[in-house]
Amino acid sequence: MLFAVRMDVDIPRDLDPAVREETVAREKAYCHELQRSGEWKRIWRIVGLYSNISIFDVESNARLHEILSGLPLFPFMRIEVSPLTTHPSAL
Ligand SMILES: O=C(O)C[C@H]1C=CC(=O)O1
Repeated sequence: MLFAVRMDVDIPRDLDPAVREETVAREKAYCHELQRSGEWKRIWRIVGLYSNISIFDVESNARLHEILSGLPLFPFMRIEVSPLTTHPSAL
């Protein structure tokens, strides 16, 4: 099942810088692991924002929820999920 996911990150300015650095590093490692497994297929930065648009290919809604809620930055994100299907005009 394919999903487009937009993540907007808003880390509080008063978060301890060491906690921020450690959380962002864990987020990157988590993202890399899921890209290697094939579930996190693509990620793009939205120009000018601390936001991304990603494509996930997962077995179920429950699996996507598990992945998203496990993001180290999850407490600091707004997430929008769009389920995808083949467009009738796609070649
Ligand atoms: O930077 C972001 O867009 C937030 C998050 C998503 C993957 C990652 O490494 O960080």
